[in-house]
Amino acid sequence: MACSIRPTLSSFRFSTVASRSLSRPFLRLPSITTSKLFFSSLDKAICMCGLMNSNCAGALGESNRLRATGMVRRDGNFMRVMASQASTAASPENTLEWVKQDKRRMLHVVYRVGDLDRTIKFYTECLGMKLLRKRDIPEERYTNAFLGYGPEDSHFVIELTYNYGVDKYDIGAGFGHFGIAVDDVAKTVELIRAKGGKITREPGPVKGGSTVIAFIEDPDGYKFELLERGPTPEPLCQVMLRVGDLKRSIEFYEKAFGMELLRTRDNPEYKMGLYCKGNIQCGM
Ligand SMILES: C[C@@H](O)C(=O)SC[C@H](NC(=O)CC[C@H](N)C(=O)O)C(=O)NCC(=O)O
Ligand SMILES: [Zn+2]
Repeated sequence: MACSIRPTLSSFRFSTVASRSLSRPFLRLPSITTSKLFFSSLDKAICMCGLMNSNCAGALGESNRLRATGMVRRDGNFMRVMASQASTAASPENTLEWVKQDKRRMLHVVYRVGDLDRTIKFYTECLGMKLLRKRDIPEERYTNAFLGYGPEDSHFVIELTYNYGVDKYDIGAGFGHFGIAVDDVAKTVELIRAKGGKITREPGPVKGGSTVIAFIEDPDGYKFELLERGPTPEPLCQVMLRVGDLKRSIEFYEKAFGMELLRTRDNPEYKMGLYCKGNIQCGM
């Protein structure tokens, strides 16, 4: 059924704010978190992006967590961000400098759903998110629900929008997926399957890489990638969008959002190049 509101990519909005002084000290290490913008280009127009955001946490505990991901290794007094296969990573030195200088962070991503309670149930029971708050604006005929893995003043969160009377949307080909870091992809997939969730790609190493991933769909058809990683304070770690011109997008995110290209991951055999950008380097 054609939807009355067609959410284009613009329906995925990111709000950013210069972060106020955070209650927690800046990490001495690359900030762990958070969500990332990855750009990937496939032939004509497919891109994946996840935006880093600054999210500082206590240092030592996080450094152990970072090391648990295998992406960061102790090197003398430094932790070295390891480049994953077929990818390059920014050096830890310029990451630390960047963390000190840049205080912006991404707040939330907004998208429309056809049944708020159905989505809240799925995100809380299957993905382990918490419902942080709801806001109903009857005069504008819409309701928001905010969900995530921690409070909004320190975590990147999802802002769901329900427009009264609209029960379905075309998601469009521009949106790729959200990435959720979990410690056991297979176990999470079985939980979701048992609750009637849709698994669109069974657990296994990502094509062209080694990270164990799986793909699932939420009740509206939005895709979530489950990535097997060590413990992290910010499991909501990626938003994948597809763009038509990788270089143009990278330049825009650098100039408009002050982001830096953090790493690249090319899979020529799959005709895709993937770039990770953000305003704070992540130790992922
Ligand atoms: C880095 C990790 O978070 C990824 O998301 S890579 C996953 C990989 N992505 C692509 O292939 C992007 C191009 C694709 N044509 C698209 O438009 O989505 C992926 O989806 N691999 C599939 C697999 O089974 O490994
Ligand atoms: Zn991904």
